[in-house]
Amino acid sequence: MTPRLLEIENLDVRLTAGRAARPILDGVSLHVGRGEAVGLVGESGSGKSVTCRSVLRLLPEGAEAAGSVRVDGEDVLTMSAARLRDLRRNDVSMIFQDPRASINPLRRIGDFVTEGMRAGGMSRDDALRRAAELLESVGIREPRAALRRYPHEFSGGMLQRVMIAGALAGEPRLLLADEPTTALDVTTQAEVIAILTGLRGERSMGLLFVTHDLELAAAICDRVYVMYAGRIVEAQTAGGLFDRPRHPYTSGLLAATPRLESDRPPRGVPGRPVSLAEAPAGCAFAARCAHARPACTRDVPARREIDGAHVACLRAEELSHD
Ligand SMILES: Nc1ncnc2c1ncn2[C@@H]1O[C@H](COP(=O)(O)OP(=O)(O)OP(=O)(O)O)[C@@H](O)[C@H]1O
Repeated sequence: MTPRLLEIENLDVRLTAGRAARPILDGVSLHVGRGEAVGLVGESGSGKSVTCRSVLRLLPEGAEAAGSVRVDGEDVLTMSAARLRDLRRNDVSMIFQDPRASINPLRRIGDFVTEGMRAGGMSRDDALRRAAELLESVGIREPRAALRRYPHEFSGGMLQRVMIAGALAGEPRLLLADEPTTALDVTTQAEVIAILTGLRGERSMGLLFVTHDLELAAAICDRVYVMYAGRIVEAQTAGGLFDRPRHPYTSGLLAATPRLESDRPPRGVPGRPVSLAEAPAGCAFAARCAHARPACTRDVPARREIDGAHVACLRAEELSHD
């Protein structure tokens, strides 16, 4: 059987250093197929970024990981440093929330976009030609002139397009996007999303899209994973999530999203999210859950399949969240 493009299995991440020692992720499993768009959704601190960054072995300082993170069958957590460099350059790319924080303001756009290609041995002229094509493919007009400009000459939205062009330079099979539109205004957000979904289709590139916005994830992804306190609590097709969310947390997130056609205020998920380190015994969501029973605070519910959905809630079979 051909291995999946991305397969994370039972990933535990914990900080080990002294007083800061604490768990961050507990048994995270997810996969992304070739050309598939997959969302990873949850409130702040749930562990989305740590999960996403683990695919490039970018773990927090002093963190230890157990489990496996395989890209096309190769375990990223145990591969050699040389292979990891190669993987980051050619196979998996990442874009971040704030493009300004991840680009050197003193270097021209052209240097940024051509960096990986030059390091891979491409001539300067070829790399610049290719960089201009890439900028054009993300909707930057006069790409040759843009290559000579500096980051401060671009708006946030334009700079995120440049980041996407840079991420595509190695022709990755998988693109990791960590809240790529959160820092942008709504119109620009929509444009960047359109570029990402267009590129995914054209290049049949896998996409792992990290966001706190469940509705956005469901709109652009084939499948969505919902995270709470360092664990995956639900995984479903995007359509399935809308039609029939199975975990009370997922239902809460859907209800929390303000809808244009409704003038009712969003209900939201009551209470405050917890991190895995703060999570009490049993289901970490129990304290905020209207459906919790004493049994919910005993054991962490196992993730199981119900009609194609994967859900970690003790009461999933009996509850209907319509
Ligand atoms: N570099 C780090 N050093 C120490 N702890 C970290 C580091 N990065 C993340 N953590 C901890 O890991 C947990 C998960 O963080 P993570 O950034 O993955 O959450 P998130 O769901 O992406 O949230 P956000 O939407 O706020 O980015 C948090 O409790 C956070 O404090």
